[in-house]
Amino acid sequence: MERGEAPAIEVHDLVKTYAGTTAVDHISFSLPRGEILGFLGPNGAGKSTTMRILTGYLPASSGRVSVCGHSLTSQLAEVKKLIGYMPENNPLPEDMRVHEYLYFRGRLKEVPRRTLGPRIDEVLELCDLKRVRHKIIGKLSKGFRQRVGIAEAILAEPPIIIMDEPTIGLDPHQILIVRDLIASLRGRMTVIISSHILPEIEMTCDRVLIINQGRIVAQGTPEELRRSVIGHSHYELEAAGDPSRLSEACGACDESLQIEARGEPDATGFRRWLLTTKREDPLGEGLLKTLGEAGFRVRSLSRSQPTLEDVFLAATRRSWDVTAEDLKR
Ligand SMILES: Nc1ncnc2c1ncn2[C@@H]1O[C@H](COP(=O)(O)OP(=O)(O)OP(=O)(O)O)[C@@H](O)[C@H]1O
Repeated sequence: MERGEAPAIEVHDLVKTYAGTTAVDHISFSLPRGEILGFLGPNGAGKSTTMRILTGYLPASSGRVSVCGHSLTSQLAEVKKLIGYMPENNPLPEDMRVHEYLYFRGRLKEVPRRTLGPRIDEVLELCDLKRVRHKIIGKLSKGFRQRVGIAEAILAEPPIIIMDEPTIGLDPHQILIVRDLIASLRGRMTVIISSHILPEIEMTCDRVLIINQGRIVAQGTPEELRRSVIGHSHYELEAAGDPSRLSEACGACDESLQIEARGEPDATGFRRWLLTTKREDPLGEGLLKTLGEAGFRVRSLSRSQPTLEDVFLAATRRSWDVTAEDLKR
């Protein structure tokens, strides 16, 4: 395979142990170019360790990593140029002004002097930092400092950006700005972000990787994860009619449908029901038709999608259960 076509990142059987602790336990994944990958896991799962290895800041104990076809171990200098990295709690020089810092970092990253000025203007605009370009970094709020970190990571236009918890400690308005900023990189750069904020990941990422105790417990698009981890979908129905005939009426549409009453009928005879199916295709229209034909009056019918939070909890719970079983043996 030509380097030009190689995936942005390929990780094969990566392991990292710190004296007695296995922080990363045989993980493998591949990330196509131009995609945004969300890296999820509870505290101590091994996210930061993996990110530090990918960026060449921490050696792995074993395994292989290649970045755009370059081996991390034998071509470390090249790999570092391909990645913009924003570490967790990114340390920034307190006494420098924003534009001075970006200029300094740009020169270190070997951005030619001629193009550095216009590029700094571009990233200041992109990160909504123009107003603070002459401010001392130490006097900036947390949200602005995070954005200075992102501006620095994208400054030299590397093909890959890795950000460890870019929205941690930000208020909802600042989170929105950072989210839009990350989304604006889609297609232009390959991005890996770790986050605890699941709706963030759901809205921004093309692909999600969930790790727990150093192992990958689920990976795929948010949609694939819903299907593979949760494996069913719910419909919420509010209807009036003979409850003993509801199961039969719904069964005409989907034999596997499970029906559960939620609460008692109200004064007008309407009652809420939870319908659970293993089928992925939309059933709404068919259900409305069969319920109508069976004489039910329907006030509402809606499909409720499991959230990424449901997926995350189910996937990590499942892996805790497996570990508990291993310990019993
Ligand atoms: N320098 C170190 N020395 C020893 N153990 C470490 C070191 N750094 C991390 N660990 C351990 O490795 C494991 C993974 O830690 P890591 O920081 O990678 O997790 P994380 O998923 O990024 O967690 P968080 O979300 O809390 O930042 C943890 O058990 C942690 O205690």
